Amino acid sequence: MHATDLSIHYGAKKAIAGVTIDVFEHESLALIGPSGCGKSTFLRSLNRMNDTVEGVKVGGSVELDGEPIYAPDVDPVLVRRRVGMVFQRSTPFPKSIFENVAYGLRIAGQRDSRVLAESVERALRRAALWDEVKDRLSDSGMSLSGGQQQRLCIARALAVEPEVLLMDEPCSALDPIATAKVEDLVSDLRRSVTIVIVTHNMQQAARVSQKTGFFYMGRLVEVGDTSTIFTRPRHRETEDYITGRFG
Ligand SMILES: Nc1ncnc2c1ncn2[C@@H]1O[C@H](COP(=O)(O)OP(=O)(O)OP(=O)(O)O)[C@@H](O)[C@H]1O
Repeated sequence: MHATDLSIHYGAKKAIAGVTIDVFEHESLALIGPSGCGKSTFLRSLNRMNDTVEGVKVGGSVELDGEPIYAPDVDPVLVRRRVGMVFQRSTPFPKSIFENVAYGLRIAGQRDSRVLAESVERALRRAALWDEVKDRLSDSGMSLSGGQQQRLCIARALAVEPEVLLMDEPCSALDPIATAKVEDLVSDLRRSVTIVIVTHNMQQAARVSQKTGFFYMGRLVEVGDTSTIFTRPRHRETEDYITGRFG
């Protein structure tokens, strides 16, 4: 994906401006920066999730496989199928584990029960949850632990085979063990799906990403190889943030 000179306003308030960035296939990109700097706003712009916010204005462009996703003839529902999303708080539906994962496939019109079963199994395997739930697929998604629920939401997002997966602080409500499982998953998944992950946790960014972008006050200050950003940042603001001087 590629964003060019992207700006987003909520009413009169500018949330991000002048953001130009490449998101490379088969890599994960971590977005870091202090609270309110525009990370989530930027993330949500990549699958037009901001469209649902009243009074939002988007300038500049975002391309997916060279196609502008904000062009007037583009259906945002199709964009969201290609660019999936996982949120901070896991949000299983009050349905069975199976139906939680099958949900997007059913919406997309899949009716074949064999195809559904295969797709659900594949998504649960990719989300490293299959072994824990394969004997209880008809139990409620809400009966799972917090970490399992988050992996269920990841499986639900993966079931429709998106090209890109956006993750907005996916571990912030999880304990360290559940967090480690999701981090391992992100490290594995990026081989088959491009990942953009917002995190407050710099160790997490260092562990799971190949590229890191630092946002500050609505601007992308710098983006580069994760190892470089954390050892030799080019900008003073980045250095101050990663060394804990603010934020
Ligand atoms: N729906 C909204 N309506 C109005 N202003 C908003 C909305 N969402 C975000 N903002 C504002 O836009 C700016 C960027 O917010 P955003 O949530 O993108 O930052 P963030 O870096 O993700 O912060 P955090 O780490 O705290 O989640 C903030 O000033 C915020 O108050």
